[in-house]
Amino acid sequence: MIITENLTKKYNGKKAVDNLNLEVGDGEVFGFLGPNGAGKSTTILMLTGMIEPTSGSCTINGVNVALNPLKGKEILGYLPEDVGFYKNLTGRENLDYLGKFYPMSSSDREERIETLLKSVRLQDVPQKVGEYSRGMNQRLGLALALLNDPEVVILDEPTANLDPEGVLRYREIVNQLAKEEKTVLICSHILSEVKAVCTTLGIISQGRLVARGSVEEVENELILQSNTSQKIVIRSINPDVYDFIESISNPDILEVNRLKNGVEVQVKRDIRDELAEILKGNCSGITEMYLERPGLEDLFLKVYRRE
Ligand SMILES: Nc1ncnc2c1ncn2[C@@H]1O[C@H](COP(=O)(O)OP(=O)(O)OP(=O)(O)O)[C@@H](O)[C@H]1O
Repeated sequence: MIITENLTKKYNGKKAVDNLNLEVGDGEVFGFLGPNGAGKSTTILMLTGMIEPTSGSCTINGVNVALNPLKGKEILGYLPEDVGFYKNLTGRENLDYLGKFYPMSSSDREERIETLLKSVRLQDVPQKVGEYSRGMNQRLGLALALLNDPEVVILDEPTANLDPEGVLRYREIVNQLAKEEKTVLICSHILSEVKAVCTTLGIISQGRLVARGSVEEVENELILQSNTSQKIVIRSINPDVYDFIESISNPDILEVNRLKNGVEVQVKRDIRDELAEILKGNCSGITEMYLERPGLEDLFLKVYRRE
């Protein structure tokens, strides 16, 4: 579990991370999002014990990483955006060498390395890492991050260089980590990818956490912040549906437009349940009702384009 309490980092007196209170639980796959310069990398550097907070704290499974960075490293797996390896060694040799820093018997290490190389599709690659493509390097980085079977895993832009097959493998690995009740924090700008694997999302902006929750909850928050309207489309074989919806007095309804076979209702929030309840006893012939609203990417752009 990751907990940050009033976590703050100042660079030259300017706050890069500002009183961040975050909790990511066991089995949670948390997508950490934010525009450029929002404070994601600074937060990750503090979580991984690489820089010290100016004030506040962060604990990984109860370990204060600033006070005990070595213990933190034992329970944490970290894939940085640019992972560096020994270029004149093969992937297997790199993992074997770096794995010696973990408390693991050599036979356990060997077994773990083979399992991980297989899951990132590098088990039959004889080349030295200096001859790897960027995607291969990133896949090896994922294997390294998981080498010590960590309880908490932090992945920074894990899919940036992966091909579609690599992305599928990566998703399987993340899903498996969640099944094992590990805590996973993923930092990425590829929002569709974040949506595909994350159970919860958090958005940081100007060093502060401005939204947190399920994908739907975060989308709702962004809809509010961007003042975006959404629409409920009601398909009906009964032409009276337009007059009926027009007659409803509800402050969340902004506009009602007639469609060929139904109506389109501009709303401030999703009021489908309320509409269904009212329509049930009063208007027959409804065949379909659905919500149309911008996706996470569009909403994100709307809110953060100006930053
Ligand atoms: N070493 C540093 N010295 C001074 N300022 C820094 C340093 N590192 C980051 N900053 C500043 O702190 C703020 C947060 O930067 P950070 O790199 O954490 O953002 P980010 O969310 O990771 O951005 P990106 O998406 O571009 O990677 C920015 O204003 C940045 O200019």
